[in-house]
Amino acid sequence: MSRYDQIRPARVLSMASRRKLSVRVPATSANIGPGFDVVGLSLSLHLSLVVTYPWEPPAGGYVQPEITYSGEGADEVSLDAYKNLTTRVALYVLRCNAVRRFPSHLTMHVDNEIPFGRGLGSSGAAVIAGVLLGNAIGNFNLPTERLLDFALMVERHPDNVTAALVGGFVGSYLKELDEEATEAASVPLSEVLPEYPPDASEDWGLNPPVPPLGIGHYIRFGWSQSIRAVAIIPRFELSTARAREVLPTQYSRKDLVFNMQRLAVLTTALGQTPPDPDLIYEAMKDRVHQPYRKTLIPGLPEVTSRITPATHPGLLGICLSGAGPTILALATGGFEAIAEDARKIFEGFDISIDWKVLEVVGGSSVADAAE
Ligand SMILES: Nc1ncnc2c1ncn2[C@@H]1O[C@H](COP(=O)(O)OP(=O)(O)OP(=O)(O)O)[C@@H](O)[C@H]1O
Ligand SMILES: N[C@@H](CCO)C(=O)O
Repeated sequence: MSRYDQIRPARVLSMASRRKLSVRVPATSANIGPGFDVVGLSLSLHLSLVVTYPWEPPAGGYVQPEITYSGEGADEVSLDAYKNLTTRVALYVLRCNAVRRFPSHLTMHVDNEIPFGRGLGSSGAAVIAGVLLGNAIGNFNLPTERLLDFALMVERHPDNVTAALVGGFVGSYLKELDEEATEAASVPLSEVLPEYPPDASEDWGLNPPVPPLGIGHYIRFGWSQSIRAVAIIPRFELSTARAREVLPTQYSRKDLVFNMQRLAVLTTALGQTPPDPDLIYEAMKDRVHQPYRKTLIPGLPEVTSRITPATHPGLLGICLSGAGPTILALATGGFEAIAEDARKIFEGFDISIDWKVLEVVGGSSVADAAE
């Protein structure tokens, strides 16, 4: 798990010129069918940062952070530390704790395996990476619960960020806040994360809204080691914001009970060995978000209804991953047949896909060293 090492032996300090922080955050799949905005699963694709800066700032004035980036999103991500999501979140954590700016001469290399806008938690991972980075740079030693508060001020649903932070199959809820705390947690994102100009003066924007205490609460469920996640990833992006716009604001009691019945069963069923396909396939059905998102993801109802445990031995259940467009099939075998048959169905809608077999992994980690 995360390591926030504040104690550096004097011998190491005197020999080392730079501090080196390595941050690693997993991809996540949220909802798993009926658990809209409630459950998340951490998966074996990672966002990795390597950040270095001198222990003592060299003479000659402040030098702005320099970012390099490889992997998924390299053609669209901003390399400006005041616009990049990860560094803006890190700066938010620093400024809330009275640290005005990044250390001088900071370099950050990002390597990202999580595709953008596909329902695999890329933004949640970027936010968690930023929170962990701010916490480590500032030596704040914030507990997990407080790290989550900061993440929830930026990504306002807890499922992805909680699973990315603590790892595994996780359920979470947001606490009902009192009036003052509700107000503090409702500030527009543009105020939480202003785009600080590169020449930001030391006093500008020093007082961003500090998160109320204890916004998010979570629990980790059991997970059967035999289960893998087949991610069937269409080659188009769908922003979470767009996929939330199509959802209704009110639901029938019948549909809510349908989801709650299934979610209650699912959270235990996925921890049982051997897992029961008949129980899980039905328990991964949803009436709260998937029916409305099918307009944005052609082929979604066909893939989730035609690929079943009866047609594909090894399949346990199949659902939209997060806000989509990725489809998540949980299975103990038959991975290739599941993915290739999903490919054929999507091809009928002129959609190309890539697929990967992923494992459920642990949460984020931070290593702190000298170089
Ligand atoms: N590593 C990253 N660095 C900077 N910005 C990122 C990074 N990863 C994601 N983002 C930002 O987040 C956006 C995608 O967020 P969005 O919430 O729409 O999708 P997602 O997080 O991939 O999917 P979901 O929330 O459904 O799992 C990207 O377009 C980009 O602006
Ligand atoms: N629960 C969120 C997850 C987004 O990643 C949604 O489905 O909109």
